[in-house]
Amino acid sequence: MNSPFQPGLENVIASETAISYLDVENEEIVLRGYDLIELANKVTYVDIIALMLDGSLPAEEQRTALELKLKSEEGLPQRVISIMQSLPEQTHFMDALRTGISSIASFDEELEDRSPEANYRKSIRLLAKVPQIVANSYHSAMNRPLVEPQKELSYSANFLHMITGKSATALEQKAFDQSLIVYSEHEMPNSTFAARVIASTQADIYGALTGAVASLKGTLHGGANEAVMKMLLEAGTEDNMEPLILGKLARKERIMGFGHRVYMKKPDPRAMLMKEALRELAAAKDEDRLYQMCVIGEEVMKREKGLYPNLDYYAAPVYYLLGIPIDLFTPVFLAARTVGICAHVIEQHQHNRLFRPRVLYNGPRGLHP
Ligand SMILES: CC(=O)SCCNC(=O)CCNC(=O)[C@H](O)C(C)(C)COP(=O)(O)OP(=O)(O)OC[C@H]1O[C@@H](n2cnc3c(N)ncnc32)[C@H](O)[C@@H]1OP(=O)(O)O
Ligand SMILES: O=C([O-])CC(=O)C(=O)O
Repeated sequence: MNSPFQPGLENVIASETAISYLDVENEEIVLRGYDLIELANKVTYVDIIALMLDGSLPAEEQRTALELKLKSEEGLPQRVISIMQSLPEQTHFMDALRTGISSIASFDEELEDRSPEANYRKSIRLLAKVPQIVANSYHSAMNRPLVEPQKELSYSANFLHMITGKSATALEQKAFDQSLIVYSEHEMPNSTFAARVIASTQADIYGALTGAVASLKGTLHGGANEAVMKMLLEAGTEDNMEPLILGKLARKERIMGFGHRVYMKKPDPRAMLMKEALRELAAAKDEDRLYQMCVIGEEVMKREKGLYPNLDYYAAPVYYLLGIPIDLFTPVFLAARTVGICAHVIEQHQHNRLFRPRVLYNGPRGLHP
């Protein structure tokens, strides 16, 4: 017992993985050997599903086969829909998603099979169903009719359509698909670690993903994207952005969407990609004000704290301009991350050793009842 205690496990290597790596020095997010930003500029989210789960980018035929496989697994059991509809009105949409994912587990006949092949099939099922849970948890809460997937649309276009009910422009589709790609996988964030810890007991993939949803809800992690949008709406104008942030900093509040355990004082490459998507969308929608507000916030935080925006800072206004309800920003993040988490669970089950760390005990000793 002589390894040093690192609060928050900062810089501790917790796993060996062939899935992804944050090369902070070279400002590269490596996904199975590729640069995530280059992937986001050149391929689609379905290609990322293949890369994550099959290990390589698909050829045309493989992509078509994967798209068909995903479509064939769409649809939610009626009893899962009933469970979701019976949740109280005030249910947080991440809690609804957690419940939805947890409840579909019981309908999967392969639940207890942890082989890579069965885990792959379950991952495809999850990827087909999670967007439907996300969209329909919202429609159900709004007392609107539930939506069915549109078979003729691509994976991401269908997901966006199920949420907004509108046909997206090519620019909107590109921005959404790119957002799913940059959210798809990010090495060992808290949610992925949670999933791997759960999977390391030989628990099933649904349980591991359910735990990851609970983790991602927190505002220090995925929940930040919703908090960012609320801050931008609170500011409302370019002129209010600086005083709002300065006021929060003076009160020692954290500014959502800034800072990162691994990047900390370096830019998050994904945020810069989403910044460009926001600039394009804002220009097309005559919403330059929103883009300028974000730029001002970025400049103030750099000047005041030396902190850079993380992905959530620029993904939030992109989702807002795409017409996604703020309450669904974090569930959409989870839907995009499902593929990364599934890849990690599959890898954990293949090369497993139970996670069981130790503590630095600082409580009393020698007491007697
Ligand atoms: C996609 C994602 O999940 S990305 C993360 C999304 N989360 C957020 O955007 C929430 C806001 N950010 C934060 O709270 C943090 O930067 C985290 C949680 C992401 C990383 O936290 P940690 O690595 O534990 O850093 P820690 O909390 O120790 O902060 C280090 C210092 O930077 C400051 N700091 C870090 N982030 C922020 C922030 N967003 N606003 C103000 N100050 C900040 C801390 O106050 C602390 O200052 P101090 O040393 O003077 O006390
Ligand atoms: O890596 C992290 O700790 C958080 C993050 O940016 C992500 O999960 O995308």
